[in-house]
Amino acid sequence: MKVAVLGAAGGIGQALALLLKTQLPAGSKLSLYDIAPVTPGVAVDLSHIPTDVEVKGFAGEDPTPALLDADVVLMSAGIARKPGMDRSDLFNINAGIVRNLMEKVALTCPKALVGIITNPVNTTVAIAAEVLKNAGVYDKNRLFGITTLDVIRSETFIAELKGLNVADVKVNVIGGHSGVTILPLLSQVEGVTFTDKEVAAMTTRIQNAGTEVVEAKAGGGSATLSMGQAACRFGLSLVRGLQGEANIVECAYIDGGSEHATFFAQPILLGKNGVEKVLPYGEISAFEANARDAMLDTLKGDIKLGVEFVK
Ligand SMILES: NC(=O)c1ccc[n+]([C@@H]2O[C@H](COP(=O)([O-])OP(=O)(O)OC[C@H]3O[C@@H](n4cnc5c(N)ncnc54)[C@H](O)[C@@H]3O)[C@@H](O)[C@H]2O)c1
Ligand SMILES: O=C(O)C[C@H](O)C(=O)O
Repeated sequence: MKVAVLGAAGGIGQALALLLKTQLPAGSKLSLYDIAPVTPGVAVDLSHIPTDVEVKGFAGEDPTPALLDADVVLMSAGIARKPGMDRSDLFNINAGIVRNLMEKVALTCPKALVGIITNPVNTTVAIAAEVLKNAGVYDKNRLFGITTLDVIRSETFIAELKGLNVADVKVNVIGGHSGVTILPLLSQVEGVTFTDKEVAAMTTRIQNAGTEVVEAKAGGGSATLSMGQAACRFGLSLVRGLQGEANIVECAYIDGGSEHATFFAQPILLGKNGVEKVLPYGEISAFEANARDAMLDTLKGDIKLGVEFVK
């Protein structure tokens, strides 16, 4: 199994690479690419950790050598937010980065499962899909916007509020990955009840959690360590699915035939070809149904921006 990380010298990329080096199955290959010249050094550094995962690092303008024979590509290349910015403010720079990298993915490893971390995810995933379509290699079951950070934040915050063991808390988060498009389904969390006030406050906290980190880092970037963990969890789930393990379920932002929008985050069953099955997100409360319906114009606008960028 070969996993390529694009943007591997960055805050997320380095944390993710470290976690993958220590957690990928024995015999895996980890391929690190970034435009930053330090990247081969990051790989040398990681290669001194005694696990059976071979690491190679590539820098420069061309990601092709890193992508050869990749089974999974995780992309965090691009710029991050500073205080006062919205994720959509990253579009001008990150849209082109994602488009250019996806053109190389389409040429070099068109069958790879691709997880997009680069923001604005609601739009960059649509860009990635259009690039793959233009190259004639689009398979909607192999492209994912990684929304796992919203899931792990929800698990953490709910466990804290309700005094639960966080390992027992499972939450579906649907929609997209920015502001009101992030919708945790609190009504489905087993073994807890929330007052209306708690639902409103918890939903807002989860939706604003990225901004909470951006403000706390005071100009030094956005979430990197928690995102490294989230991307590692999702990446390992992709690998487990590819290896034929059963019952691997994650939420992700996918082109899954949703009645709500072309791309929509919801639970999926992973398998040897990526998305094995799109799972229903189940019964939701009136509050959640209102929030879902209210997000759709924003989400569809974000997707349209990505489609039009490539056209
Ligand atoms: N999906 C999510 O939940 C989530 C969470 C956190 C951050 N993000 C996003 O992830 C992205 C990266 O965040 P970060 O904190 O790691 O930023 P960072 O600035 O620390 O790292 C980004 C890396 O990308 C590299 N890069 C830039 N252009 C490149 C290119 N063309 N090819 C290869 N590498 C390139 C840079 O050299 C840098 O090393 C941002 O867009 C951020 O908003 C997404
Ligand atoms: O908020 C950001 O800009 C980064 C990321 O999308 C997050 O949710 O932490």
